[in-house]
This record gives sequence, structure tokens and C-alpha cells, in this order.
Amino acid sequence: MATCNVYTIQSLNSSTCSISTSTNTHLGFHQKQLLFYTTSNTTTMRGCSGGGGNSITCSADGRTVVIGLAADSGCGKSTFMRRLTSVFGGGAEPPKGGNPDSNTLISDTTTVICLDDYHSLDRTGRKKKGVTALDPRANDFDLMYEQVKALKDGIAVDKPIYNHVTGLLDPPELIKPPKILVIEGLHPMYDKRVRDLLDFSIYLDISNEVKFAWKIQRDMAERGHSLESIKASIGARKPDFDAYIDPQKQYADAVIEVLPTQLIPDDNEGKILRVRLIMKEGVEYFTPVYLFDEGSTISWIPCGRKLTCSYPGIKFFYGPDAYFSHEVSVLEMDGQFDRLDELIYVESHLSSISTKFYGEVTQQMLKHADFPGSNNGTGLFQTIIGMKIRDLYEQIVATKAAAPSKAKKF
Ligand SMILES: Nc1ncnc2c1ncn2[C@@H]1O[C@H](COP(=O)(O)OP(=O)(O)OP(=O)(O)O)[C@@H](O)[C@H]1O
Ligand SMILES: O=C(CO)[C@H](O)[C@H](O)COP(=O)(O)O
Repeated sequence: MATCNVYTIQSLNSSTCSISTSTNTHLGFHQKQLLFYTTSNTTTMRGCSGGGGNSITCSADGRTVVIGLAADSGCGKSTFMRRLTSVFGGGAEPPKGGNPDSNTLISDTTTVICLDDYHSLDRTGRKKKGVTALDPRANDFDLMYEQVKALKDGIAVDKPIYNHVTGLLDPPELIKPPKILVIEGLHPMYDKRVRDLLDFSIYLDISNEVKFAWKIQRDMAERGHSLESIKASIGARKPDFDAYIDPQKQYADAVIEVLPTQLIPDDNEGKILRVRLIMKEGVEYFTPVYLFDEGSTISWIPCGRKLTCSYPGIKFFYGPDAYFSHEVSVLEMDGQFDRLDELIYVESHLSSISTKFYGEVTQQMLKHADFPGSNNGTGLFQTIIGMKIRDLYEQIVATKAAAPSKAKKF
């Protein structure tokens, strides 16, 4: 490990801290910021980002909230991220002037990093060793932990890039601490150290039948792969998926489970979906959504005068349940909307959805009607979780702002 020089921060309370330069190269931390990491207490280094010369700018309310999103490849993570970013207003872009094959997406509020960037083996390396990218041996969890922790503490990092075009590990890119950091990919909850850094975690649980249908849609229709190669690729990943990815769902604060419909007996088309939003009880800053009456068990078919439904209709369910021995609330939607604007009728019967105004969920869904899943529970629940994450973030910031006055009482 490289050594680092120790320097004194001259002003801890002002927004600009003067420091000397450093010679440190430890673990990809951005050079000047490691000084704060190693020499100051964590309160003063939060929200700092590297400036020119020998100064660092520190934001007063710097607190990076970390969200984990786990799912297998091709299970809708990118679509979810687009919905989430939109809830905060504005679109997300790859880092300006950086590697065109970067996997990172940055918006005013959020930075989404893809955990594929922590593959320790490139495509050839995995082939040589006979491991898949899902295997923990193909990933660097020490670096993942160090860098997510640094970002959470307000320190920029030089994060590696896994290039999906070439299959190689590219030179790193600078990631500055955002307000909200989303780590998405195969293993955000696999390593306990990384898991413990998460303020909220989500698992997208796509059943095999549906995953297969989506893969065919994307890889066959859009990427020209053959049916055989898609089947082979899913089959080859399955043992490692079952061993390393799927078990993470037990740790998630919210799981979006996507299953074939139960409204059509023996449906094997995979077009109509039954989607379940499983929400853990007792999670700090998160209150589960409910339908009509909190804690009751409710089955609801909203089709009729207010909601147009063609065959096979729409069915909602809400109620308490247990999930990996945790107490949870489950909200379920089976079927799909014929007219998206009529979603307002459903929205008006949901509570604790953390909207800023009446109809905000419907507005978001209409805005992104072209995203996959906009006419069913996948889009609806992803949008609602986006609102809940915004709410969680605002609560954390408010709690932090209130903390000094609390401290004065003692
Ligand atoms: N809710 C949905 N309803 C129907 N199809 C969907 C849905 N979400 C995703 N898909 C299908 O799955 C494909 C992959 O979606 P997306 O790019 O969001 O997944 P991903 O997990 O980010 O994938 P990857 O990790 O491979 O980049 C889409 O092109 C679409 O065909
Ligand atoms: O499971 C995956 C996550 O996206 C990819 O398969 C993994 O990252 C390897 O990527 P590639 O197939 O491009 O080498």
C-alpha cells in the first residue's frame, strides 16, 4: 500500500479548506481528498470535492445517500434508473468528456454507478479461469467497499471502468460524491461491508419465464442473437445466479417481483404480468405504501365505471406477509392498463406514496409511456419506489439539518 503525507486542514468551518499537495495513490481516492480521509474527522470531510491548485470545496450539507439496486442482467435496472432520475427532474448523462463507454450516469442529484466496473477479471480473464461475471471471484469487493465508503463520506474516487464493448478494464474515471449515489448491478448486497453502507436497497426479482421473454425481446429482436444462444446464455448463468445473485433479495428493503399473470390459466406468452411490491416493515425513513386501509388484507378489481379494462382485466391485492422471516407489506397488481391516464383512479386509492402533489405518479407514468412496463405494475411500482427514495433522501437531509440544534440541548 502506498504511503501518504499528512497535512493540516487550516479551516474546518469555512466552505473552502486550504491544504498542501499530496503524493498519495492509495486505492484510487482522488489525491487531495484522501488527506481529509486520513487526517481529519469525518464530519469535516463530508461533501468535499477537489478544486484547482491546493484547495478543496466542502458543501455544508454534504451527505451522500447510498441506494443499492440489484438484479440480473437484462432485468430492467436501466429502465428503473431512468424512472428514478426523472422523479428528481432532469435526465442523466455519462460523465462529460470522459470514456464514451463509461457505464456511469450523472444528473444534478444522482450518480448511478454500475458495479460491473468492479469486475477484477476482464472477459478473457474470466474465460481463462472458467468463471462467470456473477462469481464473486471475478469481482473486487475490497475496492467496491473502499470506494462506496469514500463517496458516502464525501470523498471523490477514481473508479475503474469495465468496458462492455471491448470486454476490457479501461483506465479509471473520477467520480465525485453526489447527493444520491445509486450502485446498481449484480452484487450491491453481496458483501456485508457494502451492504451496511446502503441507506436503502431494492432487488428486481424477475421470474425465469419473464426473464426469458424479455431476453428474447431484446437480444433476438434488437441484437440479432439466436434463440439457441439466448437459451444457452441463460442456462450458463443460472447456477451462479442462484448461488450469488438471487440470495441478495433477503436483504432488500423493497423487492419488485415479476411473475406471469394468474388471470389467464396456463399463460405462457409472458406479456401480461403479475407484479408484487414487497416492502419491509420497520425500515428507517421508509413507510410502506398501502391500498385503502393500512394493515388490512384487500383484493380489488378496479375495472368498471372508472377504469377501462379489456381481457383479462386488472386485479390488485394488498396485505401483510412474511418474507425471509421479515414482516412485510405486499402490494400486487396483475394485468395491464388499457388507458394510462386512468391510472389516476388507482393512484387516488393508494396511500403513503410520497408524492408532492395529487396525480404525480400518473404524471410520471404518462411522461414515460414509451418505457418498457409503463402499462403494468413494473412501471407503476418502479415509479412509486422512485418517490419513496426521494422522500427518504429528503428525510435524511432534514434530520441532518436538525441535528446541530438537537446537539445544543445537551
Ligand atoms: N418492465 C418491463 N416490461 C417489459 N420489458 C422490459 C421491462 N423492463 C425491461 N424490459 C426488457 O428488458 C430489456 C432490458 O432492460 P434494461 O436495459 O432496463 O435492463 P438492465 O438490467 O439494465 O440490462 P443490462 O444489465 O443487460 O444492461 C429491455 O430492452 C426490455 O426489452
Ligand atoms: O452480467 C453482466 C452484468 O451486466 C455482464 O454479463 C457482465 O458484466 C459481463 O459483461 P460482458 O458480457 O459485456 O463481458
